[in-house]
Amino acid sequence: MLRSVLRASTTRLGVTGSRFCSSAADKLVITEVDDKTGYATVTLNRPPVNSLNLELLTAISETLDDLQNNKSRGMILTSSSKSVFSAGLDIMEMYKPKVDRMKEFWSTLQDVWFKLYGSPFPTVAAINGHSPAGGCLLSLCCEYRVMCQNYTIGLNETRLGIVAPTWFMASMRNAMSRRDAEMALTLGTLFTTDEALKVGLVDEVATSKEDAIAKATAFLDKFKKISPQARSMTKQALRSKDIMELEDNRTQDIDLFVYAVTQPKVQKGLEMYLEALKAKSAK
Ligand SMILES: CCCCCCCCCC/C=C\CC(=O)SCCNC(=O)CCNC(=O)[C@H](O)C(C)(C)COP(=O)(O)OP(=O)(O)OC[C@H]1O[C@@H](n2cnc3c(N)ncnc32)[C@H](O)[C@@H]1OP(=O)(O)O
Repeated sequence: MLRSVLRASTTRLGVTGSRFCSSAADKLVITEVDDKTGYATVTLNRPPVNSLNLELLTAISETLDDLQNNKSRGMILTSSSKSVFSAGLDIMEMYKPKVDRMKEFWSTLQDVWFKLYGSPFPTVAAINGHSPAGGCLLSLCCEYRVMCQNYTIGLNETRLGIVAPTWFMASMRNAMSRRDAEMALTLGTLFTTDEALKVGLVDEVATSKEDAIAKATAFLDKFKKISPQARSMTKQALRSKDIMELEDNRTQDIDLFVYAVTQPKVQKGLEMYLEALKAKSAK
């Protein structure tokens, strides 16, 4: 039985919420812990498409701190939307940006990556909707991915005329073969659920969100008889090279992001992409 909100982090207004105080619907991230299993279901809740702006990333980062501090037994990451897991980075954070906010935005994305990719507790993404770019990255940080049918997933940055940072690439390479990752990254492929299963980008297909959560839970259950410490040390050792590479280059990575995104050509590309998205949603 799900116990209600353990901690619902930053509200949509960017104010830190407190335990059990306001309704879950107001929260950017909703965390529910199952009394019996101890697993936390973390639900992204920024309608309409869970695009990752600074406030949502901050809420995710705080949630991951809470789970770690509470010695979580496992986390299932999902979305409150009926058709989108996450639309990736909020393009408004990159279009005509203020440099200080942009630096904080990128640094918070790095924090989320460190905390999720390197988390001591086991993590599963229950991908109940489309998951392009940054949405795909969040799921790739998890150890296991269960995806509902008839959606798309991938790191499509090259299709936007931008280059995915090396730590995005490393996360993809960790999940599928180097060859398939190279093809997917250079082409900016958005895979259907079935295609993603074939290349190993997702591990299982689900028929509904409930089925995805059940399959995610079954994955977490596999670790019941494994020492949590041995498990987490093994995971972190396997991922440490990628983590150290970004740790050693955090500032340069932020500077490169700011430089790349503020290029007039990239700004023009983002403008056209935003216009196309708006025109599509107006139809
Ligand atoms: C060597 C190192 C160099 C370093 C350089 C660094 C460069 C940066 C690297 C990282 C960059 C990018 C990573 C990203 O994540 S960029 C974002 C990519 N995301 C996408 O391409 C997805 C775009 N969205 C969609 O395809 C669709 O919205 C959807 C997710 C399939 C859902 O479709 P839908 O029909 O359900 O919803 P839709 O009507 O399209 O959208 C509803 C409203 O939401 C707005 N919106 C959608 N996506 C975003 C977004 N990512 N950011 C901001 N806003 C978004 C959309 O415009 C609609 O708005 P409105 O209702 O018209 O106002």
